[in-house]
Amino acid sequence: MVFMKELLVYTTLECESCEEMAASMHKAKEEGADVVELCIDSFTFSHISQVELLLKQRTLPSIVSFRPNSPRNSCREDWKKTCMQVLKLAVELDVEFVEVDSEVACDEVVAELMTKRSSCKIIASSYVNGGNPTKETLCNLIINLQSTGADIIKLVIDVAYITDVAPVFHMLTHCQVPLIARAAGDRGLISQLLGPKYGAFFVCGSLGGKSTPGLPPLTSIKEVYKLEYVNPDTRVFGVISNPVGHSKGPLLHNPAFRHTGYDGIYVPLLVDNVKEFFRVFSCNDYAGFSVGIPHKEAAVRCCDEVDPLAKSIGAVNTIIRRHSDGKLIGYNTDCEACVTAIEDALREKEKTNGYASNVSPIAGKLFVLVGAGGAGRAIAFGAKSRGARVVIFNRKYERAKALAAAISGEALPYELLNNFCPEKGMILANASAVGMQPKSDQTPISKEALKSYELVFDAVYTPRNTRLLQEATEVGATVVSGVEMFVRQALGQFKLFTNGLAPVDFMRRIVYEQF
Ligand SMILES: O=C1C[C@@](O)(C(=O)O)C[C@@H](O)[C@@H]1O
Repeated sequence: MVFMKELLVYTTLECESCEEMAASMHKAKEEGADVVELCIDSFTFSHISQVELLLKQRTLPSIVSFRPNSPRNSCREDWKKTCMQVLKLAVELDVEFVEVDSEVACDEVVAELMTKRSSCKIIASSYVNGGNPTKETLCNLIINLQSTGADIIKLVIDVAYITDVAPVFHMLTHCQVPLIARAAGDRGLISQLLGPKYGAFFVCGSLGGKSTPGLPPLTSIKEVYKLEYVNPDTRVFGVISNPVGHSKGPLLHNPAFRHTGYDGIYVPLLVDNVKEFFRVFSCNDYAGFSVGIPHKEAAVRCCDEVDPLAKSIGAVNTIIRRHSDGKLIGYNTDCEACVTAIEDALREKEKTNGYASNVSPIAGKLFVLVGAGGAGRAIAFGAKSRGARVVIFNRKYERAKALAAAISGEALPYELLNNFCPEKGMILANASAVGMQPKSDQTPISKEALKSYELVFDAVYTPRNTRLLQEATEVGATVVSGVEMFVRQALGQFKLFTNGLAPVDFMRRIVYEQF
């Protein structure tokens, strides 16, 4: 739906006072907002003249709203009176947008505001609670709101699953009136990030880098995603994971797309059920995916074809949708990423000791792996392929045993890890999520036990210097950070995503300078 050519980024301001509202407006401007929604219901004012002053002194184009569900609106009758007073004032002052909630947006109210207005646009809005809204539900709602004669329709929809966002995209594409649509909650984030692909002309961001569920920070809209460039042809990529907020993938792949002139966007995809995700987002535009915890194994079963290495590992961390026939092809870039990172660190050490060999420095070493999930499987296969003797510890012993059987390794009960010391100079790889933000005070193994290891690797990369790596450094082991594995697996993915070369130096610089 074409209404305004450029994309407008807005943020919602709920403040305790007029003064705070004015200050937040400045902040929003600094962070790149084009428009602010001033929720007048969020503060108490003794006289309407205070609101008048605020509106007259606004420093950004504004949406004036007064929502019925605000906690302050305990006295319903009084609330409606104040609401109408505020909306009329906003129209008289010719504020750019005046939002009328569906609870008051009957034809007469909107008609009255319309007759009074000069150039301000009337937005009729509704909040849809209850999850899983169908296309039909949304369509009927839009028709009702449209019948008021409002210029713009706004829907805020609570979603339970990421797949619930699909009807929102459908509405954005097909709605005959300008539509502002937002799927609220963690799983609704893509409604804002991918909205412009479907013609959204308004997207909402959060102020102050705060991670409001379902809203990207204003700064990331401008600096990371650059949503103003997203268009109907933009190909969608993303990381399918749960949790997903920790992933640095968007910070890396988006700049790399722009650096290489590739029309793509890479977004966090908070997915509960991978199969369902692929069933719903099945068009060719959804072109490629990173797969993170805990979906790497389940994702194999969603692929139409699986690369032989990934197949033998039994886990994929990359899925590409083949353009010619829409089939999903699975790969594993974790395996080489991890093993080469460890090999390079050991080779570097050998070099400084004046030793050089073509044989993998992992060959023959006792390789202790913690974690038998998707990443663990990739690392176990990689280590085995280089001739290491692999011993696996996992909280669920059965999984450790299954993986050990697959690679002819050994599995031991997790409780034995701290006392496991059959020899010195072992390699330790943590492929579990222990130590990952926000639980960064945790570590999978005691500091004392680390003394038996020559090299310690941690697949966790948020934080960069995990407690495990700090303690390993303290006991004198060589450490390899998950950041190194992260960048290597991402380089492999980028090549698959774009069917071209990855800008290696550029991507490395981002990871090491900005993370
Ligand atoms: O394990 C990881 C990390 C990741 O999930 C992320 O972006 O956090 C991306 C995956 O491709 C990779 O295998």
